[in-house]
Amino acid sequence: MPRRWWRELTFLVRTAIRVDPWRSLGTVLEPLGALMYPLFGWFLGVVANGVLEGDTTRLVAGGLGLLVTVALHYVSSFVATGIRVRLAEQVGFALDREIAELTATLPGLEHHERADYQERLELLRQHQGILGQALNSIVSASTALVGALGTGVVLALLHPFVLLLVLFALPAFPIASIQQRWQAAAEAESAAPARLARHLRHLTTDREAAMEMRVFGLQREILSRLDAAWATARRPLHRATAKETLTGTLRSLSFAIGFALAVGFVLWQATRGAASAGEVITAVIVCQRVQNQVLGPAYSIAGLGRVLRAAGRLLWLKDYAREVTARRRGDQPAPERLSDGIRFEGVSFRYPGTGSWALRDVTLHIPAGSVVALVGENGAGKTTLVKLLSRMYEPTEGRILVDGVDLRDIDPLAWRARLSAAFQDFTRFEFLARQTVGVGDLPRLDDVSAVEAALERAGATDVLPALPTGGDTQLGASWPDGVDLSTGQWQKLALGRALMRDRPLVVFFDEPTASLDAPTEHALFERYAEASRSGTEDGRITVLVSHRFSTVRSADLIVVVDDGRVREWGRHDELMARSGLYAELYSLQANSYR
Ligand SMILES: Nc1ncnc2c1ncn2[C@@H]1O[C@H](COP(=O)(O)OP(=O)(O)OP(=O)(O)O)[C@@H](O)[C@H]1O
Repeated sequence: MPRRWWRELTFLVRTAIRVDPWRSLGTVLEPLGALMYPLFGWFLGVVANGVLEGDTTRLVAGGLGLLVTVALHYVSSFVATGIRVRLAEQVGFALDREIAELTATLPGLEHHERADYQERLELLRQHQGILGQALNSIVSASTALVGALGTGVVLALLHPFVLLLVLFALPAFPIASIQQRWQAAAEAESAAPARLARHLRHLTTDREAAMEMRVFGLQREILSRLDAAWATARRPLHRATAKETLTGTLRSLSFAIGFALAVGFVLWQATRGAASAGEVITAVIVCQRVQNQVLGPAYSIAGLGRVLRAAGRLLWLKDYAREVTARRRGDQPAPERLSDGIRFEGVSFRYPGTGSWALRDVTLHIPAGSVVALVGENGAGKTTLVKLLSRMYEPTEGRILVDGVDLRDIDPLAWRARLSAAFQDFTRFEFLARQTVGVGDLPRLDDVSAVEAALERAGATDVLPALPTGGDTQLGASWPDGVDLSTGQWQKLALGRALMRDRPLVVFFDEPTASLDAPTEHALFERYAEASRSGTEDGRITVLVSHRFSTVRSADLIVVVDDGRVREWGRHDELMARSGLYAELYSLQANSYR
């Protein structure tokens, strides 16, 4: 057994024991119950011989044996099934919970943004249910193995020659393992198109997409792409199933030949007086089960392969989480306040798994207490700078210094606790309206006055009073008494959330006001920047990403990003005087408003 399988198997067993040790112990009842069938066949033979020979002692002993085996079989399967079902449910939930915790607490974004990791996570999500069945597979594999062992002993006792029947059933093992490999390859091949199919199906039911789907008349196009993606996803699975059916049929035919030979041999022995009638009965009863007794372990082990693959993916996620967490080392606390500010020193960055530079050789000083605006065309690298500053990723080359300390050396959780942010793709937390804002500073989740103050700063005091029960209104139309908000209202709450924390060192506004009109956005940031500069001694830095130059022009520092490089930086007047890229972009926008 490869080491990997052993690790996966012990992980599942350990999880079961951790979740419920007594029920885990109870699962051994089922394999013990599996011994009852071959014993039943044996006692049946004893009873038959007792009847034929008029031997009351054998008759009674055989009868008692039958009674005990039947009783134990039913009791053990009844009790053990109850135990197994309950334990499987508990283990399934424990593993689901573990996956949720691992994905939610991973320190970076790589697992969401890298196609190869996405694929693994998708497979894990798809097969998450299988993990709940893990215990079933392990127990049924052990049950089948114990049953097969019992059958083997009874066959050998009948006549060693009859044991050869097992040879005819043994191809089940390689066949099951080949079939399992076909299945695994088919699953891997269908993962990408299946993900595409799910995405397309989501588009047909998604409320957000509904408008554009109708305006552009995309329904037929999306449906036909869905059909194509679905067919592509199913094709490898169907091919694998067809091959499995064919090999399964050949395997059964070969066993039928073995069965005929084994039973024929015992009958021949009987005609020679070398086998009793009871042995003939035992042979027929036990031999006809050999195929199932071997198929059982073969397929349970193959089924276990599926479970182990799913467990392997979970272990991959655990290893990955451990590795990422170790890589994101740093045990220094976040600074209490900023005095020098943040320095980029020769920072270059390539998204993992890609070949091109998203940022190249960025050297820049953002002074403490400043409002810095990042401008540049789409794809220039502005959001990437924000991701590096918030430690979603580490620079590929160079370093970022926070008051002279390498950001890598600062504990990521401590650093994040001193950040705040509002993004263009803000999250619609469907909680009570005030909590949707309050989550911006968890310790003050239910602090109504803190929420009101944050909304005041965000210029969003009009949102809560307009709701049926104010801040206590459940958001999200799919919940009882839940209401939905306009995009602008959602965005205002997201802004409020970004302004909840009392003493952030860095606040990011990455185009969070796209749904607000330009003058409102301008007024909001003027007010915010004013308060931020005068009201804090923490040296707070505000990083603003905006395409609106009317908002950008009042920043203390404007950084022009172009094709991953910082082309120029300075105040608005300085940059205009240079007549460079900024001046060109600014004039273009100013002219378009005329
Ligand atoms: N997760 C990712 N994986 C690989 N490449 C990425 C990823 N995110 C962004 N990129 C690439 O990095 C470059 C910079 O992207 P970034 O999102 O930083 O641009 P931006 O200036 O914020 O653009 P926009 O104004 O459109 O938001 C682009 O070429 C983009 O394609």
